[in-house]
Amino acid sequence: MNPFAQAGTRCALSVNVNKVALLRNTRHLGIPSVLRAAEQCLLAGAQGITVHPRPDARHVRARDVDDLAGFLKDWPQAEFNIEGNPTQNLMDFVRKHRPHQVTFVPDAEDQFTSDHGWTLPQDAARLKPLIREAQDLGVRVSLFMDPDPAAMAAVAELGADRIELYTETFASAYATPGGDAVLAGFKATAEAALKLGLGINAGHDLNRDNLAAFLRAVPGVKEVSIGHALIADALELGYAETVKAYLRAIAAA
Ligand SMILES: CC(=O)[C@@H](O)[C@H](O)COP(=O)(O)O
Ligand SMILES: NCC(=O)COP(=O)(O)O
Repeated sequence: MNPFAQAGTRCALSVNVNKVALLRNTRHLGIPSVLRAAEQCLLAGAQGITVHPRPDARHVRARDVDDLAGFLKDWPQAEFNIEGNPTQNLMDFVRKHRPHQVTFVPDAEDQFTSDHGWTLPQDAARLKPLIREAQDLGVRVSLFMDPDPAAMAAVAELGADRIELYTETFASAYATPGGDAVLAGFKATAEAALKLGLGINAGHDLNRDNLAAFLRAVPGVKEVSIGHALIADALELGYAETVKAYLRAIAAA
C-alpha cells in the first residue's frame, strides 16, 4: 500500500533529520546516512522531511540539502521543508531548490537551538519581501511563532501561508500542574490563526508521549515537524517502528 494513502491523515509528520547529520559529522565515514534515514522514514509512512541547515553547518550541510532535494524528486507525495533564518543562508536554498515549504526561524547564527519565534510587527519590514520572494518561487511560507493569539493578525498582514507553533513551552509543561494552562494558550493561538485563514504547523520538543495530547487540544494542525526525540527513539527502535509509533500517536489524537 502506498504509505501516503493513509485514510484520514489530518496532520502530516515531517521528520527533521538534523540529528542524523550531527552524528554523521563526528567521523569522516558518511554514516549514519541522512538519505537513508529519510528513505526509511518515508517508507514507514512519514509525509515529509525537514532540515535546518544552520550557517555553522553543525549538522545538515548544503550537500545534504542538495542530496535530499534530488532524492525527494522520486517521492512526489513527500514534502520538503527547509527551515532557517531568511536573513542568513536560507534563501539561497529556497532559490536553488524551491522546496514545498520554507519555515522562517529568527535564530542567531550561533544559537544552541531554536528557542523563540518572530517578534511582530518589529520584524515585519524585513520579512515581507522575503516572504513574497519565496511565494513568487512557488514555495509555501511558514513563520516560526510563539503561542500568542495577538500576534496572528500581524502574521496574516505579512501574507504568510502558515505559522509553525514553537512548542517547547508545551513540551516542558506537559504532564505538570500548569500544563493545561500552557496548552490553552496554544489552542487560543491556533483558533486566532484559523480565523485569519492561516495554516498551522507545530514543532520543537514534540515526542511520542506528548504528541497526541497536543493534537487533541490544538485545532487545525496540518503538520508536525519532529526531529530530536524521534531520532533519539529511532536509536532504540529503528526508523520504521519509530515513525509508525509517531503516526499512531497522530491517529490517536
Ligand atoms: C525550528 C525548530 O524548532 C527546529 O526545527 C530546529 O531545527 C531545531 O534545530 P536543532 O536541530 O539545531 O536543535
Ligand atoms: N520545527 C521543529 C523541527 O523541525 C524539529 O524540532 P525538534 O523535534 O528537533 O525539537
